[in-house]
Amino acid sequence: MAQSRRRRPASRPASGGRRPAPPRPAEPGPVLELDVERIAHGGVAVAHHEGRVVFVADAIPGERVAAQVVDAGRERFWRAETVEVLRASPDRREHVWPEASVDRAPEHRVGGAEFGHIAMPRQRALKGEVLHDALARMGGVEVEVVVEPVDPAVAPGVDVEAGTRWRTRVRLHVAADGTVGPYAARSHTVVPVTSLPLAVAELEAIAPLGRTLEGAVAVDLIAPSDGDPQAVVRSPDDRRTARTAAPTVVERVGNRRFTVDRDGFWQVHRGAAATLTAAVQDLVDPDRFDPAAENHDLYGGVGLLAAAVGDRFGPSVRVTTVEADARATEHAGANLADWIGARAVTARVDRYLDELAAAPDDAGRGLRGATVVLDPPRSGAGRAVVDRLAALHPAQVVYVACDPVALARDVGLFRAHGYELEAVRAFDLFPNTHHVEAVARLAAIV
Ligand SMILES: C[S@@+](CC[C@H](N)C(=O)[O-])C[C@H]1O[C@@H](n2cnc3c(N)ncnc32)[C@H](O)[C@@H]1O
Repeated sequence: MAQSRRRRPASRPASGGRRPAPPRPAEPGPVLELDVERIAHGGVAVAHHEGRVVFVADAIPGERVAAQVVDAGRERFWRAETVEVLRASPDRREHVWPEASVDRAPEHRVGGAEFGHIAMPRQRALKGEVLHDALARMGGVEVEVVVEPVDPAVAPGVDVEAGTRWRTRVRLHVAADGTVGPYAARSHTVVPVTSLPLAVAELEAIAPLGRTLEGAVAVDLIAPSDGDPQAVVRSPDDRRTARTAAPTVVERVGNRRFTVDRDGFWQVHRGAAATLTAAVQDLVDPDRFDPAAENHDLYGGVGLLAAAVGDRFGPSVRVTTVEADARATEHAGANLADWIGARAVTARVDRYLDELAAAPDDAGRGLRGATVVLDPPRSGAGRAVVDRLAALHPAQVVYVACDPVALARDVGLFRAHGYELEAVRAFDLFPNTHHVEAVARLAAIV
């Protein structure tokens, strides 16, 4: 059982990265004994102290912990970090990443594995609770969500039981003295590490751990499913090469191959692309699907989810991907060449929808009868996009979301436009972190 020592004020290693580290208190705050009640969005747990909410890191609901206050600057809540586990949850386990363990002083614990001390079934249960609470509070819907582990069959090399060896993209930072490592949790302090257990094995093998890289600011590690792993050292004046000359990699999903810029967006978990492909294919309601309608994949990247729709409904399906990054759109055009009805457009989604609303199409029906896949960045689609999209009356929207609160907010917005949340599934695409991916179907109620 991982127990910790009380935090001692310690000198901190030099800060690295491009932005200054968020401030830590000059003087250590008080250590409180807290009964941890429930999980909150963002991977922290909720406790109370003298009537005030305290958000506690590295604790599990049901535990009693000693936690040091690190932010007492707000009236309504404080922030604290567990420094000793006084009564451990039966779900507490040795951290999968020793350098993130509660045994270390908080300022030396690496970030990015904030659930690594929790048994996997409980991690997924906590993520399900966060989704449920967000959908109830902001979306106005009561729905139990079971967070599903990734099927090992689509994630070769991943240890699904332990939640390790899944990351195909990793950024390490380089401190001013050349030290290489991830940032400490809630800080921009570089922590040297001896292992990268969440990374796929081939990335850990090439990572410059223990080395000094003076003059660099970061190292990006990329492991495409088709081709060799790469380590790209970034220097401060590393302007992106002209985008037309950007290097590319190839990703395989089932029998399909997708070309993507090496530095462009691709789903990070080794099994994520296949998992989301299957989930989108499952959640599109075939009774509402019209292959001849103006179907769309908004925030389409290099065309992964448009291909999922095309593979489900056949090569003549009409589907348009819309993506802000011109290089990604270029790749989407080539990646979707098998579908005669596929089109790839470079545009911001909100502006694209404005243009669609302004330009009468042949049938004068906007997106009526269409299926729209929506896979926005973490901040979600937001009111600007949801209002515009709903005004075009698609028959169904399959929303892929990596932030439960942004999803819940947007579900609430869609519901105000007459759409109902009909189905939602969730997947553990970020094991040992608090992140979770959800795929939801919203349908126009008649
Ligand atoms: C979560 S990724 C999804 C990509 C793709 N669906 C996939 O699974 O590979 C979000 C994509 O939205 C793009 N994006 C971000 N903001 C955008 C905007 N306002 N309009 C269009 N695309 C945007 C990003 O470049 C990125 O490719």
